[in-house]
Amino acid sequence: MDARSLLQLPDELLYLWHTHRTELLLSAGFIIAVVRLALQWRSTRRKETLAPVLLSPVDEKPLAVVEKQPVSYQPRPKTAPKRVTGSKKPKNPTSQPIIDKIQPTIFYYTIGGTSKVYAEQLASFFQPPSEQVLAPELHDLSETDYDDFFISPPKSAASSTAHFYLFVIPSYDIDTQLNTFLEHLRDTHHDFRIDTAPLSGLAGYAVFGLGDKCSWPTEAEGFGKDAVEVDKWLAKLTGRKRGFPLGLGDVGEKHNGGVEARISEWTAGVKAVMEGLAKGEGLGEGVKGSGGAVESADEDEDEGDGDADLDADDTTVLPKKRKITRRSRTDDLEDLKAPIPVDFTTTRPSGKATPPPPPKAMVPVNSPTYNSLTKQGYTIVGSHSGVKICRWTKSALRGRGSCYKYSFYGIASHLCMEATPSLSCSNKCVFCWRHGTNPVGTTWRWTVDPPDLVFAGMKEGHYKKIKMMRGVPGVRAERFAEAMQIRHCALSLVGEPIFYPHINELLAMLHNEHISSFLVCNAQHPDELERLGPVTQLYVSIDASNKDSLRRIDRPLHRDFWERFIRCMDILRTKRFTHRTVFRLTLVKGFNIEEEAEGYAELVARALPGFVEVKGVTYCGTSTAAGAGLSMQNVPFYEEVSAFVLSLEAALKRRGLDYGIAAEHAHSCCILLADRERFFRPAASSRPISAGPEEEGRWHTLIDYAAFFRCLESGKAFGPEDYVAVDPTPEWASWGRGGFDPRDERVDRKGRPKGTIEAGV
Ligand SMILES: Cc1cc2nc3c(=O)[nH]c(=O)nc-3n(C[C@H](O)[C@H](O)[C@H](O)COP(=O)(O)O)c2cc1C
Ligand code: SF4
Repeated sequence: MDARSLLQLPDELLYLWHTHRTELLLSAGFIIAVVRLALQWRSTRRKETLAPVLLSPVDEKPLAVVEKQPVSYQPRPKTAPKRVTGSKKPKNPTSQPIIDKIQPTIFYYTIGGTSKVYAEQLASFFQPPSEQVLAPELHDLSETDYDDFFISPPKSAASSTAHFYLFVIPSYDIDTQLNTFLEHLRDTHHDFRIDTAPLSGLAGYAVFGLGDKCSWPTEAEGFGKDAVEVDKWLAKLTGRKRGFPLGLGDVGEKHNGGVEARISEWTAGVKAVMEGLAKGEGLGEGVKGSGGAVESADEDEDEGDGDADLDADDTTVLPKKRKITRRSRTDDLEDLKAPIPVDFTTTRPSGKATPPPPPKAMVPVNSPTYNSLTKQGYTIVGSHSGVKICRWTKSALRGRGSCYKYSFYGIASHLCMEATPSLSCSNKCVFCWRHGTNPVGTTWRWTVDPPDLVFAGMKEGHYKKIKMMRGVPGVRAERFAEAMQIRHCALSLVGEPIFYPHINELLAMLHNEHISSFLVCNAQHPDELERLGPVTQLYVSIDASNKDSLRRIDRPLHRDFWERFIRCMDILRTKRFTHRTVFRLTLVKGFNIEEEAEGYAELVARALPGFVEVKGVTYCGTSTAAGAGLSMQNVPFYEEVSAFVLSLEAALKRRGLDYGIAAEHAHSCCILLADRERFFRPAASSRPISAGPEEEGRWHTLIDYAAFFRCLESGKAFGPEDYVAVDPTPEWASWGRGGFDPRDERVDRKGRPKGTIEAGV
């Protein structure tokens, strides 16, 4: 470059600057920004790897990671925000709460009462209580809310006290509430919202089973089968906290002290385990069968879930987290490479579909149920129906009075057939006549007999029994002749008639032969109730006014029994326009009378039945009743029933409901309340129907049966008001008159003539 060029350089640079200064400035800015960003990014990376992250107290995961790394950074300056530290507790069985007291909690189930006796004997073994083993609690499973005990252990007064569950479990080859209980245990175990071993907080459990080797000689043939099941499910739910091996006692054993000796040996073993637990000894140490690996594997194989894990000391089992899918399911998923629809409505495992077992007879010939029922005077019709002549039919044949249905509705007892198309029921009421041996179930899963066979069998059975009355002293010839033509059928004997899948066809057959029908159902089958066709009078048993009381008295099998009950109330409300609806209240002193009038009034307000029949319970004196704690003390006096009816009437009035006492039958301890608007007629027909008091009109509770059949055969819609009898309720049946037809002869229990009946109030 020459001197001239050198002299021109500043001018050129100046020119360039003036021409491209914008681009130059922008480029410089961009470069500076890039450099600064790069520097900033590098410094952040450095902080992330070196500096501790501020943690929230619940954010444990990153913290655990940080703690596992060697600390290679400078401590934070004191001025920095406070760092909250924490760590996951190491898995250490010794850190489990220390137990120094055991609360024995005994559960039993019974139909015949034996198991209750042994459960009480078991309880007495823990008396007097010691410092370590507290006084036992005793629970009847049929009255226990499973959610209180079998979703999680109940709360103890002190944290060092733990419950130890003991079970006395009989076995039955029929459906009982034990099936519902087992279902609950299974569902709890499989409920994806709950831990698989939600009862692992228990100190332990042990099961003693009762069975009868005479009819079920081996375990393979069903000996003690229900106890085996309870033991198995408790093992799963507690994470294998079996405190003592399953004990099984044969009620028929006569040698070596019999079942009493077996239960005593077992109890002594269980008590020793409890005392050991309170002293800090492990569960099951040295006790054969108390949670060993072989047994555990067997139990898992049953279910195929294998979701528990033996802890280091082999005594405490901690459940693993529930797996979302089982192994086989996952394999299937991979094979299919397609989403599997997940049914969130069921908690059951979706394992291999096992075909449902073929339906069996509900009451097989010569089964214990069959023998027990025939011994009680039932004629078994086909495989699930029954018929029996009631004592009032016999009484009416001898001119000694009919039942309350005659006084209230005009049904002569000698023309009445009492029957049921389903000996099975979904309740196990404490006052049931069935001596506890009838099958129970929530759904119909037996063979179904056709309705014509059921109807023909019922009639045949009934007439046979009537004919057997021919030679009984005192049977009146004209009544005997009349009795050979059934005029009425009470489908109320035992069991649940609307359970029978062809109930509407059966009712139609009765009506075709001009046999009127009264049907009593237990408010547990709303769908069937909704579908029910015409029936002369439709009863719903109202055995309690609230959920707890209903559970205690009806011991229902359905877990949603109260919801079903309430739904039936609402269905009944709509049915009142098409059916003559009746509430049947059976009063049991100490169970469902005291302070329940208001509750019953609420139910009446909800369903608005035409009638409310209130009846004192009849004590059937069975061991079932005794097992449920029922005795003669629970049978209310007529005065007590009357007092209850008066308070119910007042409670209804307070709700603006105009029901009045329409009739009574003191002999059956039964009183009838009726809806005044529909069944009270004023003396002068010009007066409005709701006029009262009684002197100004008469109750009309009798039924015009001919009108009922006319309505039915007309094919037109009709309601209960269309077949109310023109004749009023008889004078002798009205409130305060006792309800006994003066034309009949009144006798005492030994058949001796009695004077005039004393009025009920
Ligand atoms: C209807 C019925 C079915 C029975 N089924 C069985 C059974 O399958 N296996 C068994 O070992 N025992 C069976 N038994 C016997 C009972 O388990 C045994 O009598 C028990 O003591 C009944 O107890 P509970 O009186 O408390 O109801 C049955 C008894 C009855 C009445
Ligand atoms: S509803 Fe009737 S048949 Fe069923 S258990 Fe109760 S009393 Fe017995």
